[in-house]
Amino acid sequence: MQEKAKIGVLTISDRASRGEYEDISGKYIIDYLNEVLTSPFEVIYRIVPDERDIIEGALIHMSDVENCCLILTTGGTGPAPRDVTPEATQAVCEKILPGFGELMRSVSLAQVPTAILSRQLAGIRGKTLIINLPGKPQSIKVCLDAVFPAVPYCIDLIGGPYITTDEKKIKAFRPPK
Ligand SMILES: Nc1ncnc2c1ncn2[C@@H]1O[C@H](COP(=O)(O)OP(=O)(O)OP(=O)(O)O)[C@@H](O)[C@H]1O
Ligand SMILES: Nc1nc2c(c(=O)[nH]1)N[C@H]1C(S)=C(S)[C@@H](COP(=O)(O)O)O[C@H]1N2
Repeated sequence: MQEKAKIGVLTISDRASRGEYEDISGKYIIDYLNEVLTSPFEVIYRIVPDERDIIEGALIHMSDVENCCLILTTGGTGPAPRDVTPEATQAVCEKILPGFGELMRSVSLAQVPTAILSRQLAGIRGKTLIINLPGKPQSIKVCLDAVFPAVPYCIDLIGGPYITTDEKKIKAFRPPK
């Protein structure tokens, strides 16, 4: 039987964590995964405030304890004083993959000039690929559509489960052997 992938969805938002508004972004990411992935997976979902130590703790737990092969964060990537998601991500990762942030900012910039305000990044902790997405619900699809073709192969390279996608939605690219 195919190994079930564990995927972390981490919403980072002061107000959504206090219940002041509904976490649309985290729900959207889960819907996106259900639409696009054809291999079995399980979502580990958590919502935390914009506090660096809490974010780091959640990322470490999802990676080291839950063994997630992929963690998608949303929120806290901007320039405001409480936006610390990239710092927390950088602190827990052994390697940064700058291409992810570059591509996500570039596709977002075609939609909104303030896309350059997002400091979103991606990196590797152990056998986990961590990708930061902006907090705005409408930013998630454009960012995920851009980078997702490279995600399954990246997970192969770090020793994770073999992930497949619905090719009509996302055409995952694996270089020929
Ligand atoms: N999880 C979410 N669900 C719905 N909307 C969100 C979510 N996170 C962010 N947003 C929206 O995107 C905007 C920018 O996101 P950002 O992460 O900078 O949040 P923020 O303004 O710091 O607010 P907070 O951390 O208090 O939620 C927010 O002001 C909010 O309108
Ligand atoms: N695709 C897309 N990217 C986007 C945006 C957007 O509306 N769409 N908003 C930008 C804005 S206004 C900010 S401040 C940054 C950071 O957002 P965050 O703090 O919610 O993560 O993401 C940017 N990236």
